[in-house]
Amino acid sequence: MKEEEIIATENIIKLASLIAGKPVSSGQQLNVKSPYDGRLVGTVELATLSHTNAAIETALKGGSVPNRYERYTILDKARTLLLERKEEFAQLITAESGLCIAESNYEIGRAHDVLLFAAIECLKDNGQIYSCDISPNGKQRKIFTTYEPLKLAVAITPFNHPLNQVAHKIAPALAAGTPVILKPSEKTPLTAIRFVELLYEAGLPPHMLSVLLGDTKEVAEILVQDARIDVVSFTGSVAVGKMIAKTAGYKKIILELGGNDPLIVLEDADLELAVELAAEGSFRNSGQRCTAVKRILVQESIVEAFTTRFVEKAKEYTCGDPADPETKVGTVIDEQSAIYLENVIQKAVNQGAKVLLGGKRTGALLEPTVITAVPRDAQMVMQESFGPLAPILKFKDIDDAIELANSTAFGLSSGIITNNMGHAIRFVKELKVGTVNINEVPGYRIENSPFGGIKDSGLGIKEGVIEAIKCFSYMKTFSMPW
Ligand SMILES: NC(=O)c1ccc[n+]([C@@H]2O[C@H](COP(=O)([O-])OP(=O)(O)OC[C@H]3O[C@@H](n4cnc5c(N)ncnc54)[C@H](O)[C@@H]3O)[C@@H](O)[C@H]2O)c1
Ligand SMILES: O=C[C@H](O)CS(=O)(=O)O
Repeated sequence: MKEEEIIATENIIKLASLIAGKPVSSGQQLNVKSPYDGRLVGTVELATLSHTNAAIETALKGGSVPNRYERYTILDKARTLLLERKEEFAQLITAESGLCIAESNYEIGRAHDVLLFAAIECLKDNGQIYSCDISPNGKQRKIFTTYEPLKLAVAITPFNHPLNQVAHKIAPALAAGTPVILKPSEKTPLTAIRFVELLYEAGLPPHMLSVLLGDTKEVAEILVQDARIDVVSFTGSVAVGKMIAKTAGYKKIILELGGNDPLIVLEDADLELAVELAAEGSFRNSGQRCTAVKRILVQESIVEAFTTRFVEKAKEYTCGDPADPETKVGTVIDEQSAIYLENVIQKAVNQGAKVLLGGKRTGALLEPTVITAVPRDAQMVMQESFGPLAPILKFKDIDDAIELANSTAFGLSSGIITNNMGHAIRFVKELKVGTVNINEVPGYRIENSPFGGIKDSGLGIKEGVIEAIKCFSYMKTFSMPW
């Protein structure tokens, strides 16, 4: 073997699915390659059907659940370990996902906050007290509520935030005291496994957490359908989410699905703010966020001025080597996805749309693309485009804007750029979405705030650390004479 091949081999990260901390050995491996240059980043030993069943049985046989203070110390220790290893994790995220290193570093900060807020929640008891003598026939009693752990949860995560999506499932489950089996994306498994290992190192009893990768029919589908699982928490595409809704059977399911979020710019908007937020929302994370700006709706009286400024701002989002600190937009997750997006752009052009900037693809690298005169029925308007596309559509007035914004099957988030409080209130009240951000991007949130959508974006059940802990618990009530 040549010298450079030996060095290259030495740099390959070799990991495995883990059942309660123990690596599986199946002889089946997943190769993880960089979407940017195709080099082998790592390998993962895959789990098979027998491992899936073993992981469920191990978790259920398990052992004692750490108490609240113990859960706090584990999550807080994990937080400090993550900060110590920020560089390693950021480089791993970039290597396996193609996200630019600046975004990967930003994601570490978000995952840190998830661990911090989850640790804090361990010390709180969100129980409530209900006095019963509040009606003429009320008794002298009180009713108390408390949240209790479930037996076993399954968490299934997408590729687009290799660390933070996993943190947003695992940390709330552990804060709730519920053992969890993680099935991360096969496109970004290395970061997920490294994060699980970090939690063991932070003192998590191994029986509380396993991480499995493998053939969908031998791992993911088994985990979804097994009757011993209390809750399946899924984040991913609408298609898979709806399949899970059909097959999960009698259990709690949490579905955080696709987004087609509008940024709506009214004629009274601060134009520079609108341009800044439209570019940030469209292109950060290579446009691969469920809450990315997927449609830019601009009032017709300012659409020309907006478009001119927006094209100039979009030029600042340099696309290239994701490992370069200067790069603002890395690759999308793979070349197949970039080709799909290229075809979506071409379909819009065939319908009369005009590409004002970008549109050029090299492998999995797709330039940030500004498209105008996009028909309202174009695929890139009605469906989710998971990449750095920025279609601009115009609207006449607020009624038209609300109708256009509500016209797709999605209802995740939205951003409204206006200085008129009356207009802002109308959008908050009339948009059929989970979130309306005024003078901010649709993706603006803090990690412990309620998050989630309706329609094809979700079932209206919120995540975000505080709400997600409730998803991984069940509420018990008890009462006594008072
Ligand atoms: N609403 C949100 O919070 C949110 C967040 C991130 C991503 N997303 C959505 O996720 C999609 C992109 O992520 P993706 O491509 O990884 O999604 P995906 O649905 O293809 O995969 C998500 C996860 O589901 C697993 N999976 C695939 N088939 C399955 C099956 N039959 N049963 C159980 N699990 C199965 C995958 O292995 C992966 O781990 C986009 O639609 C995006 O909008 C939504
Ligand atoms: O892709 C969606 C993410 O999971 C939620 S966020 O937009 O990054 O907060």
